[in-house]
Amino acid sequence: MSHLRIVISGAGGRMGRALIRAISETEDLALVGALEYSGSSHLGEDAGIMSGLRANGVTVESDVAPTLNGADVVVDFSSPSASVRLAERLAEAGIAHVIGTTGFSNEDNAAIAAAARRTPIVKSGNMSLGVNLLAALTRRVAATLDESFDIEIVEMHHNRKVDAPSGTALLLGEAAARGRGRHLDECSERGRDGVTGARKPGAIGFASLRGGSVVGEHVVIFAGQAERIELVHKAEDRMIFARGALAAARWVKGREPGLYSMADVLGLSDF
Ligand SMILES: NC(=O)C1=CN([C@@H]2O[C@H](COP(=O)(O)OP(=O)(O)OC[C@H]3O[C@@H](n4cnc5c(N)ncnc54)[C@H](OP(=O)(O)O)[C@@H]3O)[C@@H](O)[C@H]2O)C=CC1
Ligand SMILES: O=C(O)C1=N[C@H](C(=O)O)C[C@H](O)C1
Repeated sequence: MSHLRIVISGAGGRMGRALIRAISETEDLALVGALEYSGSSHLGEDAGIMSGLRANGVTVESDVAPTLNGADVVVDFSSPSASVRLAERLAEAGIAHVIGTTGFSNEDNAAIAAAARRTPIVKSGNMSLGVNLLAALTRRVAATLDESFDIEIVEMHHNRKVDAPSGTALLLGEAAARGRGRHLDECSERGRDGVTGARKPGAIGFASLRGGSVVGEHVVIFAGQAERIELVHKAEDRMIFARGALAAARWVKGREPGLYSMADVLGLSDF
């Protein structure tokens, strides 16, 4: 059987190591490269040993060009600046890119969209089936209820997370805004503090909690007069993201250039 050849970027991180373990559980995927940044303490390590497995002969490197040689898909959970640079490199090389990194600016998103004109990219703030189903449900509930229901999105993550609101919270906020026929940029309310004044009708609010080892929890609240609907997802293991990202890698290989989402991969776009 010929294997789909995968390079992991951000290989030494929590997600990078989960991905290397997830690849080792498959029969159709082969890890052919492991990228880290040039100052990483993981450079030169065996990627298998780094991930708690047996040695697999793949050394963690920072040199992008030779690592990409022979790759079909790069699965990337690193940092926004690293992912944008890599998207440009992969667009030049015509190699498919799965981006799980979060925390992008509008300029970063525009650069990734430009790269996707030359190579297929799947990008999602959350690669799990559960969250993408939750997003589809959120869109439908938001489309059903009028603006007398206030939408608030609460997320909690571990104390090492560096961006807020989480990529997932923004994905859910975008789904809610779309359900109401709006753009999130027009109606999001973030970082409330002090005398904020009353809540704006139609706003979509965000609150971020950080602590301990929480893998990722999200609640979409529709708060009406005398009743409240809550849609909840709790991630218990990073392997749900890793397996989702590998499903995206299988799906994206051989696609036309374009910017795709996990809803496309999972067939949830019309749900
Ligand atoms: N879409 C999804 O389903 C999910 C997305 N994420 C997102 O993925 C990203 C990574 O998360 P997580 O693994 O927890 O974070 P970590 O900080 O554990 O991992 C990120 C890794 O990327 C490395 N890195 C930094 N710069 C580069 C570079 N230029 N090239 C290659 N590697 C680089 C970091 O090195 P160093 O630590 O030495 O700086 C680190 O090892 C975050 O943005 C997170 O929000 C996380 C889980 C699920
Ligand atoms: O940084 C994390 O850990 C996670 N990041 C993603 C996000 O920002 O939503 C996905 C998941 O919740 C874990």
